[in-house]
Amino acid sequence: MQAIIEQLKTSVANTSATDIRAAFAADSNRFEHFSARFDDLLMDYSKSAVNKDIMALLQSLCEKAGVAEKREAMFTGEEINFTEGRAVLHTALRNRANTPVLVDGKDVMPDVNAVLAAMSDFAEGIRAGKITGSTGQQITDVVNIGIGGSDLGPAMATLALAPFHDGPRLHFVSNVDGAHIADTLARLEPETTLFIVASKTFTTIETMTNAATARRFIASMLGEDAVGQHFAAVSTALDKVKAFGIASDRVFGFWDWVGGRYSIWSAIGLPLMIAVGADNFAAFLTGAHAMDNHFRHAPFLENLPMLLGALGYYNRNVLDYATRAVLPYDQRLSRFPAYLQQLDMESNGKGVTIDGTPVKGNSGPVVWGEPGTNGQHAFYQLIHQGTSVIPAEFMIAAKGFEPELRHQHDLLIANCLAQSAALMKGRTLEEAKGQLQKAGMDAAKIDHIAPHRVFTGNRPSITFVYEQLTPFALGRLIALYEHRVFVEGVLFGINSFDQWGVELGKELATGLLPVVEGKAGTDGQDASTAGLVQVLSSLAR
Ligand SMILES: O=P(O)(O)OC[C@H]1O[C@H](O)[C@H](O)[C@@H](O)[C@@H]1O
Repeated sequence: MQAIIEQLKTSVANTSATDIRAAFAADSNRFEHFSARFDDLLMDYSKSAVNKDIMALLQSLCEKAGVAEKREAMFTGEEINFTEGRAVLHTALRNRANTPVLVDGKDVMPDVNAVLAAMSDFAEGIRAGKITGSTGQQITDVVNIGIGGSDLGPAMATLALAPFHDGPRLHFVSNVDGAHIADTLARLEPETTLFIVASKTFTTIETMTNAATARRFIASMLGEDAVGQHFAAVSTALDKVKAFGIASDRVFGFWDWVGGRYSIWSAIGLPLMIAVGADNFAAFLTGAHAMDNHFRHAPFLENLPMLLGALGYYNRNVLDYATRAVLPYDQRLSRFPAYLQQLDMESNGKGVTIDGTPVKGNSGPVVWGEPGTNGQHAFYQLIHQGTSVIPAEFMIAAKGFEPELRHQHDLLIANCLAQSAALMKGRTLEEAKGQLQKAGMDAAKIDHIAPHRVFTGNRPSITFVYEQLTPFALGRLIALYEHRVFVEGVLFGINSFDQWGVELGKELATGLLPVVEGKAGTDGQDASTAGLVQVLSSLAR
């Protein structure tokens, strides 16, 4: 692999690959040569710093790294998350073909289908008003209490699918900051509210604390006996759910082979299903399944997750770009960057390879972003003219759900396309001077001002286009990014499916609580932590 990486670096150094503008000038068919399509989903990577040789090297790199073999190992239930001794089978949750998927010799599909059926019954019961609160009133508001993978997926997807949302209102409480649940409860009537406690482990302190607060809310307003009818739970730890006191017919399980950040397809998707209905949820799964098949079978140059992963790796480890911006021109995808931050950074933010040695070069980049056009009026300045190159990933639907506002959608499209064109083309000093001359500025002032109006250009981007953000399209898009993270993880040589990096802070927080509460002294704490505790406690008095 190292030899191919060196070849890639030499290729970048000795060719004009990073002169994307020149590449467009030299090849009028560059769009055809460097774009790929899966049904209505188009990926245009012609504005990336690649040429045919580099794409061929990236293909060789994926072959050498064994991406295809490792992909099959994932799909067929091998224990690829070896540090936790687990298979990685979120793809089984959306296996609409229902072909057997074996874990330790047992087909998981009957269990997957049984939970889906139970979720559908419950979700449709709530939606139809057949399953009510303790006073017999219809549930109008559902509060999902969860954090990380037990929050970001359903929260992001519910917002994304707003045009399909015809069930009860949804609320998401995640933060242990009491402000989050207090502000949410202030708007709710206990009689018509259902809480879903969502936690893979059912031990996460934020979720357990918020769940206890919600329980007190119901018990104090409606009485202890009412609690059962206002709670449901989603977890892999069914014994712990039982101890919390939620009746078994309101508990929806999943399995340890589903990573938290890959769990939107499992019972963690229950709030989404309540919002949009079982049929739309099924379409969401079907979209992801379509992408799974595409990823599994399409050849490299037609394979969107392969291309996206290979380009992500190339940007990070060959061109050394430290971050990437995800810029959906789709207001309903406004939480997609946050969702991808967990998916990508918790998966590929690792420093050690599978064999325990330090990662050579870099692992995953910082992922960040906001929807367009908002970002244009905030941070795009730095993407256009800052000293760091930030590869951007744009996404835009051909049509919105507001035909009467077609003009606004056209403006959205024009802005999206203009941004990637501006990043690629830039503006030379000569062009800047020419513009100022035309505007009638005198020569001395032009020399002074023009450099500030120069854009280097050659800033890479990828643009995704899809017909419309339907449940199917959303499922497909999320699965695309999941598999991209997988491809990059294989190229980095890491285990993308554990998350030991979140442990240390949790351990220290547990140890610090008695110190913060004044039940233990600050002895043994570092000077900064001890000083901060003292200031906070004196300010709180
Ligand atoms: O679903 P839970 O077990 O409550 O976990 C919630 C989240 O917390 C952890 O700290 C992990 O880093 C995340 O991957 C997980 O999604």
